[in-house]
Amino acid sequence: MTNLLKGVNLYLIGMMGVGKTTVGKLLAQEIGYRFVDTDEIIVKAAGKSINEIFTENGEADFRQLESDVLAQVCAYTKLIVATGGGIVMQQQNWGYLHHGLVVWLDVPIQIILERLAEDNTRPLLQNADPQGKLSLLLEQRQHKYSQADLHITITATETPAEIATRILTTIPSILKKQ
Ligand SMILES: Nc1ncnc2c1ncn2[C@@H]1O[C@H](COP(=O)(O)OP(=O)(O)OP(=O)(O)O)[C@@H](O)[C@H]1O
Ligand SMILES: O=C(O)C1=C[C@@H](O)[C@@H](O)[C@H](O)C1
Ligand SMILES: [Mg+2]
Repeated sequence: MTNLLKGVNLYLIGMMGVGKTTVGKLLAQEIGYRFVDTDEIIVKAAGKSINEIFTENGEADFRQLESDVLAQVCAYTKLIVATGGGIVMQQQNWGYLHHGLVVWLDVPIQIILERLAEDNTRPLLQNADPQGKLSLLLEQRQHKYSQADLHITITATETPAEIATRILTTIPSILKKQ
């Protein structure tokens, strides 16, 4: 696989909670790439949590930091990059994402809600109607996510390891198409 990819980065996109960070770490181990997470880099650089950035600086600042981080990350090769769920909404970010292969992890909203029920680290879900918010965000984002090179639809019972394996076995077919 590493030979086939020739160092090209993989960018994982999709809604919050679909498993970009979890599956990304496994993919990196599997193919000997480095793992990076744009959310983690932003948190380290800002010295505060994503919730704090949203509250104190606002979402627009977060989106600017996200684009800056993506631009820097793209200078490297042999990376698995877990991105933030909203990275697809800035058109300029696609110029960077398309430096590599873009993989959309697609999980039904009901499963995302169950996974994140006890998790208060996603500022956009800290409201009275997280299900409504997720549905709205997905409606706004779906056509952007669908620009990915690879669309992985994930079922409720599929483990992160199984998803990683499925991605790796499907990649050769999309490389042939390109
Ligand atoms: N296939 C899976 N099956 C069960 N739980 C999972 C699976 N993938 C991820 N999870 C769990 O779902 C939660 C969210 O996963 P993760 O943080 O990897 O999502 P993410 O896509 O990186 O989200 P964000 O965009 O907010 O960073 C975590 O608690 C993780 O352990
Ligand atoms: O879907 C989103 O807009 C977000 C997802 C997370 O990865 C973080 O980037 C942040 O919580 C925003
Ligand atoms: Mg993540």
